[in-house]
Amino acid sequence: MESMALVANNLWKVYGDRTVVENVNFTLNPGEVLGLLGPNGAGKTTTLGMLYGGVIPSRGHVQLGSWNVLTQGRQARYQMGIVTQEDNLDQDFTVIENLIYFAHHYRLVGKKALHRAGEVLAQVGLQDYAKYKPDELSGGLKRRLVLARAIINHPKVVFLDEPTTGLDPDARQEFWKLVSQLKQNNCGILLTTHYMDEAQRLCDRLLLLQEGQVINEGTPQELILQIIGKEVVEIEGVNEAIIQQLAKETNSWYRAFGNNYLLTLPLDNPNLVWEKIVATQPTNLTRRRANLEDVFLRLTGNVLNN
Ligand SMILES: Nc1ncnc2c1ncn2[C@@H]1O[C@H](COP(=O)(O)OP(=O)(O)OP(=O)(O)O)[C@@H](O)[C@H]1O
Repeated sequence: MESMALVANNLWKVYGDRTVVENVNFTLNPGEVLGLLGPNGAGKTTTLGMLYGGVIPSRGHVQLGSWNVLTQGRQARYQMGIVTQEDNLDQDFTVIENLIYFAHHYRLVGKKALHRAGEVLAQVGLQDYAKYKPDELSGGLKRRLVLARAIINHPKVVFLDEPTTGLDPDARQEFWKLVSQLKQNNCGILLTTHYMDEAQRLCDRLLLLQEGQVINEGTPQELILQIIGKEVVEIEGVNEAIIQQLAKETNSWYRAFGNNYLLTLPLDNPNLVWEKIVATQPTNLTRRRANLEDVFLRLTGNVLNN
């Protein structure tokens, strides 16, 4: 597959007097999976929309290979596959008809459209469902159909906006395999997700967005080591005031956990004093490897903290 980089250059989006995306810059290379992470409302979907041409930037531009996405949108979209949060499948058509109909957008008609529809169905493992209606498919199979539709034009870049939300663990893993196959075929993939395990597993690189700005970027492992360290201690306790005090003193974070409170403390913390941990009278103590969820919680402050 011919390779093509996607370049976001100084992207801004302003609605009225609200700036929802501010000066986003990056390059997505062929065969790379780039994750956009951030809390609700951080600007992930808006950024994705500007990248594929669904949202007009207030400032900046997006380049896909030699195409400017804003001014040469039609040519650029020929090289893209888009999986939005909504399925928007045609419920009156069967699975194969949905694909054939979509192939027409790329001037694939007749036998060529049928052939390509069969290929992508096999690629996503839906060949036995060709004559089903979308509503007869499970959530996981529907998502696979949406992906099949998105890759019917052999895209160089695929946009996946929260592609596995609502899927059970098996269906998510099946979807991840398909994403890995696209990556192996040198496709660049831009992914938004709220699942940190998904981001850690699939993404080569991450951009962390908060209030429209990129607050950090790197590989999952780089971000974990840089922001948290190798390991954390989790301290579960019933007394919120004591847990909160320790969180403040150690610049760590805690959240409600059932009827208890769970404080997460990086292990290489200079303020880590075991006597203070013992003083919290923990109901449970766990030492574990740091992960991306720790990074997310620490950076976004999306917790009951301070
Ligand atoms: N058409 C619009 N008009 C006005 N404000 C908008 C519009 N679209 C998005 N916004 C606002 O922009 C901000 C970013 O929204 P966006 O959907 O990009 O966030 P997100 O990170 O994708 O959130 P989520 O994780 O909930 O999907 C939000 O505050 C949202 O309300």
